[in-house]
Amino acid sequence: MVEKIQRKMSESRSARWIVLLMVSLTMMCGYFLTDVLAPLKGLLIELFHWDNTDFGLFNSGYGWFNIFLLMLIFGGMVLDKLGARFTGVLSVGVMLVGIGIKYYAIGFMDPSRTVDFWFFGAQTLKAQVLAASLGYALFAVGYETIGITANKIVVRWFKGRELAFALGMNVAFARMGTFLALALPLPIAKAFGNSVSTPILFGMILLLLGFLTFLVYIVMDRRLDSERAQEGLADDERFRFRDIFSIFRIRAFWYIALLCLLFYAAVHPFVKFAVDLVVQKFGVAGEYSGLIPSLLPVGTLVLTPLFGSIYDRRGKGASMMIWGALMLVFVYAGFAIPWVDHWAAAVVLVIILGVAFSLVPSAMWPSVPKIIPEHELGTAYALIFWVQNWGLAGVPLLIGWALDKWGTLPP
Ligand SMILES: NCCCC[C@H](N)C(=O)NCC(=O)O
Repeated sequence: MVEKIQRKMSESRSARWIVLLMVSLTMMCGYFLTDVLAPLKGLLIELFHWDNTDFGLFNSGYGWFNIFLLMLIFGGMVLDKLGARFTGVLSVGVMLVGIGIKYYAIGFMDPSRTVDFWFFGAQTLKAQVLAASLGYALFAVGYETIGITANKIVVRWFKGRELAFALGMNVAFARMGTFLALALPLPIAKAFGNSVSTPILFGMILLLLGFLTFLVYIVMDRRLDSERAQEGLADDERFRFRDIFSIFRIRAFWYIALLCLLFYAAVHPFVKFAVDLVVQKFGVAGEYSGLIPSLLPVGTLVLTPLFGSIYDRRGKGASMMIWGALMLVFVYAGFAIPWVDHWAAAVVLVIILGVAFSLVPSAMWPSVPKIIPEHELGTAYALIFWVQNWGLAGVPLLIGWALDKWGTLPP
C-alpha cells in the first residue's frame, strides 16, 4: 500500500497540496521582504532624512536589473532550460545576497554620506539610498524569478486538475506576506528602539525558513521525475532560444502582458504609498494608518482562491479580467476626487480594490498555460513579468517625484 502511494506521487492529492504549501511559503517570505520598508517610510524620513524622491528611487530599484539587464528574462530561460529546482535554489540565494546588502545599507551606513557620479549628467545621491536600492535591485531578480518558478511548479503539479484554484492559493500566500509586511515592521522597529534594520533582519530569517520549505518541494519533485521516467513520461521537449519568437507571435500573450503592466503598475505602488495617502488625504491618525491599506491583502487572501475555483469550474477568464480592470478605474477615480476624503470612503475603496486585485490575478495567471506550451512557460511568464516590471519600477519613481513637486504637506 505504502509502495503504491509512494509510486503514484503524480496522482496523490496530498502530495500536490504539500508541494503547493512548501513553495507558497517560500514565496510568502519573499513578498514580506519586498514590502518590508513600506510602513517604515516615516522612520526613514525622520531618522535618515530620506525624502519622497529617495523613497521613490529606492522602490524603483526593484526593476533596475530585471528590466535593464534583462535578468528576469534570463531567469525565465534558465527555468525552462535547467528546471524549477535549480532555479528556485538560485533565486533564494540571490534574494538573500540582495537583502543582505539592503540590511547593511540601512543598518550600518552613514545616512549623511553622499556620492557623486555621472548618469545622464552629474548626480549626487545619498550613499545609503544608492546601496539600499542596489541591494533591492538584486533581491528583486531572485524574487521575480521565484515568482515565475512557483507558477511553473504549480502548473506542473496541477495542470488538468484544480489549476486556477491552486494558483489562487499561491497568490493568497503571497498576499499574506504583503499583509504581514504592512502590519509587522513598524511594531518590530519600535520594539527595538526605532531600528529600521531589525524588520529586514527578521525577514531574512523568515526567508531562510522559506528556503527549507523549498528543499522539501525539491525532494518531492525529484520523486515525481523518477516516477515519470519509470512510466516513460519524462518531459523531453526542451526550450530553445527561438521559442521566444513563437511566444511573441501569440496575440493573446500581448493582451495579457499589457493588462499585467497597467493593472499591477496601479496596484503595487499603491501598497507602497497607501499609508501616506490615508494619513494625508483621508486624515487617519498615524497609528491607525496601516490598518486601512492592510484590508487590501486580507480581502485577497480569501477572494483569489475563490475566484480561481470559479474560473476552474466556469471559465470566463476574459470577463473576470475586464471587470477587475473596470473596478480599478472606479477606485482610482475615488482616490483622486478631492472631496472624497472621509476615512469610510477609503475603507470602501480599498475593499473594492481588493476585489479587483483578486479577480484579475485569479484569471490572468491560469490563462497563460492555456496559450503557451509547458516547456516555454517559464520564459512566457518571465516576459510578462518583464513588461510588468517597467510599471513597477517607473510608477513609484513618478509618484515620489510628483509628491515632492506638488505635495501640499512637507515630506
Ligand atoms: N511587490 C510584488 C510584486 C509582484 C510582482 C510579480 N511579478 C507578480 O506579479 N506576482 C504575482 C502577483 O499577483 O503578485
